[in-house]
Amino acid sequence: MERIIKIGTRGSKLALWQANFIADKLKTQGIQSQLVTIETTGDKMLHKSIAKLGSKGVFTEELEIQLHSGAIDIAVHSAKDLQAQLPSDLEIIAFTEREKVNDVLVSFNKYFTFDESQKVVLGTSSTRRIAMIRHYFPKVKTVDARGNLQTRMRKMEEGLCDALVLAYAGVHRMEMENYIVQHLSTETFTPAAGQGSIAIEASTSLDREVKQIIREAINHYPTEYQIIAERAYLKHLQGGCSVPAFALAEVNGDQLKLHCGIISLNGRDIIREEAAMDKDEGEKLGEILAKRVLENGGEKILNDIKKQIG
Ligand SMILES: NCc1[nH]cc(CCC(=O)O)c1CC(=O)O
Repeated sequence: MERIIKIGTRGSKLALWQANFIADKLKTQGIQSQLVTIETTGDKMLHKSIAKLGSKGVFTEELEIQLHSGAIDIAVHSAKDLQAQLPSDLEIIAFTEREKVNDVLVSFNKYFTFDESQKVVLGTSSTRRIAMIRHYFPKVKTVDARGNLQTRMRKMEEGLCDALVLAYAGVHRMEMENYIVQHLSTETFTPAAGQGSIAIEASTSLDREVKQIIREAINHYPTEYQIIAERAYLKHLQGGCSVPAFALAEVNGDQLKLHCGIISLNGRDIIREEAAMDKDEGEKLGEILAKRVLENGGEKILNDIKKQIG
């Protein structure tokens, strides 16, 4: 292909790593590309907590404006940062193969052991992680650690907290695995929808052939099946990005199993649902489980959250 694909990305180290990863994948298929770095609202407001920023897509809005204008051909995002409901003229055209999806504890103290009877302070800014810590480790204190990975590590070094709770995927991409002191189980700390994969967003008007070539170079089908179900769940929950919802799907042969739920901000109430369907029925599976979660107490949790954040 002659055309040079313009890849829109945020400017953080992790975002650039992800964009370069995509550029490399395109290159191995003979596709030339060029990075276009774009600052997003989320980047400009690093001092505000995400929960208070509230708006969906604080990290994605500016990239989407550039997709609309045609200044970029594709936008690269962490799949979990992409709001569940995309504008109708934008779509996800590929998901990269997912890495380990779990959360980890990262610390400068090699001997850090996580024992809930200890006085431990964990840094995180995700409402899901804070709520899960309150639920599973009620004695553990949490502190807000906003910013990119490097900023969070620096805050920890300055004494903000004993350990950080982070997605394995980001830690791995930033080559900070040395600092991982514990992997958290996905059965308790079930990850956010899309965690561990990189999503490619494009305008629905992007040339079909170009879209197909990009898709062939990048898309990992089992990951796509999983994340379609996870994101369908999120969409039908209508929660927005600051809601402590979680979803993790698994593909076994032709079967797609989705485990998902929601937890109250104080960690007291947690609702989990699980079901399986044919692997290409992820949309339906996510929708059915969202209904079930809402009926079984999720609706009340969501309303309480809206009151608290609103
Ligand atoms: N919310 C920020 C964010 N978005 C994606 C990742 C990590 C990479 C991934 O999950 O794919 C992170 C950092 C984190 O949650 O620790």
